[in-house]
Amino acid sequence: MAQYRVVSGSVALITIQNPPVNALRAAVREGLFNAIKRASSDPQVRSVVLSGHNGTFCGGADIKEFGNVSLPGPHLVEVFQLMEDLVKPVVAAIEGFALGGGLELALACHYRIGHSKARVGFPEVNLGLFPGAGGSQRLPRLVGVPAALDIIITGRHVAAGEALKLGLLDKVIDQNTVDAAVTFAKSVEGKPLDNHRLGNRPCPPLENMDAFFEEAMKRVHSRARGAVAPITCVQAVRGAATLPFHKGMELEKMLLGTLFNSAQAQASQYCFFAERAGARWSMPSGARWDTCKAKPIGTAAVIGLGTMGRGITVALARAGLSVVAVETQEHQLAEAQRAVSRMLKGGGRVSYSPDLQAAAEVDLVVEAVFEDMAIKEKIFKQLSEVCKPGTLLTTNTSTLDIDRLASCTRDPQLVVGMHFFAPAHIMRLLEVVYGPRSSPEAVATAMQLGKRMGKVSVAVGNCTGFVGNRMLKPYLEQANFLLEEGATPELVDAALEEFGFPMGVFKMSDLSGLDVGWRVRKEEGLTGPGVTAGQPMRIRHSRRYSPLGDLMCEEGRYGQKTGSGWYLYDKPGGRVARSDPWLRNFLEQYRARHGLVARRISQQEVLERCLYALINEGFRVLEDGIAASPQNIDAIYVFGYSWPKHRGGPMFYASQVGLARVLEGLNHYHQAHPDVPHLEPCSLLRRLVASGSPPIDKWSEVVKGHRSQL
Ligand SMILES: CC/C=C/CC(=O)SCCNC(=O)CCNC(=O)[C@H](O)C(C)(C)COP(=O)(O)OP(=O)(O)OC[C@H]1O[C@@H](n2cnc3c(N)ncnc32)[C@H](O)[C@@H]1OP(=O)(O)O
Repeated sequence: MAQYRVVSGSVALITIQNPPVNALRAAVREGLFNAIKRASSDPQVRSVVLSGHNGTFCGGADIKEFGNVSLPGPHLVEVFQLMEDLVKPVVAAIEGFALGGGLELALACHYRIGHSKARVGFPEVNLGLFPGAGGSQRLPRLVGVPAALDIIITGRHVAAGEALKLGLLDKVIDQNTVDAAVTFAKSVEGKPLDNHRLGNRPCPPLENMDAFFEEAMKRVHSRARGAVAPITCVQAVRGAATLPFHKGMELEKMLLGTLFNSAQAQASQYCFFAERAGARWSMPSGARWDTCKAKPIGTAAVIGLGTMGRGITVALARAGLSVVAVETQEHQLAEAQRAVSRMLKGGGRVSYSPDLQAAAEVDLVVEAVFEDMAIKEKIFKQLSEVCKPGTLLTTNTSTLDIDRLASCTRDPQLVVGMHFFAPAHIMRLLEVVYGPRSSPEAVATAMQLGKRMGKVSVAVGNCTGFVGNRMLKPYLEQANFLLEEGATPELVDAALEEFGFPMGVFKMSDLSGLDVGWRVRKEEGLTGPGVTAGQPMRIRHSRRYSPLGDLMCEEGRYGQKTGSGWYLYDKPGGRVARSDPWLRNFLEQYRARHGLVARRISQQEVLERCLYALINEGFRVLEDGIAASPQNIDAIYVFGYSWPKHRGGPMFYASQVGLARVLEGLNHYHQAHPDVPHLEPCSLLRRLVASGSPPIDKWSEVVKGHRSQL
């Protein structure tokens, strides 16, 4: 786990060996502890170089160990202190990553040499933690309080060049890092080390310290959306700035104690693994990530250059593909060309054409025209004729039937959905949707392309709305029902924002455009002139229906783009939402017209109705085999719908709330609203509760048992 050998006559070279990222699990900590002791007592050794096996210094503590109540083996703090106290110089040779505990380890060394491609950082905040093994106390002493706080709070990876400028690295080199570190170690043998022990150093003084930390705390509170870890980062760094090292370490220990087993830390760490779980996809046919090979993709075409098409073009070009961007409307094409060039800052290989024929030779097509089945069908038919044999045909539809599009083509096995999220070049999520006839190779190719674009890709089955939008529907529906019953958009949004969403459901709808859902509802036959005539306004297919969104669109209120929606904006395209007296009036009249009496609605009811309805649909998605695991659903929600990471995604949140409580809540609301089927607890949830509410990683056993009975 920590290899020890003496090189160059006097240098103990200690190499951490724990692939793939040399995480500091118990055996590694033990190995390091023993190796340092050995170097200390080895009379031949006059200096030490610490490195990581296989080009990675160290990815930090082993996150898989965190569930254990008491971690086995020596504690990191103990190992690092032993290293810092060594009377022989210790040099960290940093290749690849030094993250979290890996950077704390490097900070306990007396010198740090990095490869020019190395990256260092403290990503703990993303795991609901902060650098709690001395990092919060040593880093400010090395690079000063402002730089340290920025690195700790953002969790960002710092490139070697910047780290050198900050003084975090002593030297950056392009050659073999270990060789350079050994040469350097020999050059400092016997030299005094006191100033290189960060625990001995005071923090560089900071003017207006109180004001600095007050401002930092204010900023963090406004951005953290209820997450505790960022606040703790500020408290710990303040400790470094104001306390002697040993007192700062005590504060750090106390703060870490409050976070380590917290619900937020567990949720954030669950998200770390859920993000990676999508890569191990499988299909109901048994096809899997490790048995299917992706086709090589070098060229792609994007059809339709609205907002989504432009973002997709940028994402593909940034992944190194040569892209043909096709848009039949000339003015839109010219505008898109300007926008894409701006986003790519002159880089990328993109050509533009008004003609579908330009897609003839590409390896893959992403269709991104607006949500109209008839238009999409026509395009798929044309593409099937125009493109060379073997071209993968994908669609960015957010709800429509992939299999229907596949049936318009010669090779339905080559058709899959690639559902991007706006803005497509920024949002991390990609839903890869397979239909009953999509080939495993097509799925493997889309998943591989997602990885190249840096996306969190999740393979899902074909149904209306797939996973994300299918679950969103009951959530939106509940929000509208709550307005009918007496809530305001402000009340509903405040509850959801307090929960941790960056914006509530009504602000989100205004941003994405109310007309998008209106078009989908027309397509589904829920609204439109031919549909509403002679039907009660608030019932569709014998279920409760809220026409509020349709009425808003009929008034021309599409959201931000028209300057008004659920809120008022200062101009079309304005961003700042203000309460709209018109809407209050409109809701009052609507309620009066339909004999609805407004009642007081609590934030708790808002949360339970909106979130439990969404979660309930998540269980149905699992039950139907549309998502392979709760982890996949949670990754979709965290990376595509801004579900707060510190709440772990909807399915993990349900497990934290308690499945029995979610079931009880749904039963309660369904009794009150029997005409809302989305509130009726689904059978998988009932079965899970009946099976004693197993932990989330055991749900699949109940799902399997459940499916075999269908
Ligand atoms: C006292 C408590 C103190 C805590 C301090 C800490 O150190 S907390 C941990 C801080 N470190 C991190 O947060 C780093 C997490 N890892 C990463 O960001 C990335 O893995 C990477 C190091 C940048 C490498 O990225 P890359 O894309 O190359 O690989 P993967 O992310 O796919 O990872 C490969 C597999 O390794 C697993 N893994 C990575 N880091 C850890 C870790 N610290 N502990 C345990 N396991 C880790 C990862 O899950 C992958 O395995 P899968 O089986 O595919 O999931």
